[in-house]
Amino acid sequence: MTTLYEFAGGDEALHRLEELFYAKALADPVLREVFPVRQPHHVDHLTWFTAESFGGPDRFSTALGFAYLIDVHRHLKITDAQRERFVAAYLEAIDEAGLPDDADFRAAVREHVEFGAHVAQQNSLAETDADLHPIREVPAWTWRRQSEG
Ligand code: HEM
Repeated sequence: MTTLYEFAGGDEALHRLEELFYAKALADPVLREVFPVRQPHHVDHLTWFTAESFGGPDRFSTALGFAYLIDVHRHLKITDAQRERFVAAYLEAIDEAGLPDDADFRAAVREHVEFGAHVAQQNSLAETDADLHPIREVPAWTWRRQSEG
């Protein structure tokens, strides 16, 4: 059973991906509205989150916890244009980071970021706790090859 984490190339590859993505977000005219300045821990925390979701170490949950992720997006009021640009920049970064060019892998990563961006947007717009997306833990993302064993 190969996890998405292993197939991607582990921490080193995911860190490269998140750094490339974050550099794009900081330079992007649409995303700059929400990412005006570089936050020193953003790349590491994104790497931890992605690694855990893809079947790697559970550092995000043990060091930060899912409630942290809800808090950082709360009240950002993410627009559809920002969410779409976030996903597009992430997909570009996957190419630039040289992650495996495998159709099943790419589909799983795309679904992961589309889902995450949807959750982040919903939580960013929530007026009350009842408006938050119901997810309360890092999603364990799997892919076809993993289910097939
Ligand atoms: C797969 C989707 C997403 C994931 C996994 C994710 C993950 C994270 C994480 C881990 C942090 C904390 C960073 C830190 O501790 O410094 C964070 C912060 C933040 N996220 Fe997201 N996020 C997602 C989607 C989005 C979207 C769609 C937007 C807006 C377009 C957004 C905007 C922000 C902002 C503004 C912050 C706080 C300020 C900053 O660190 O620059 N996020 N996100």
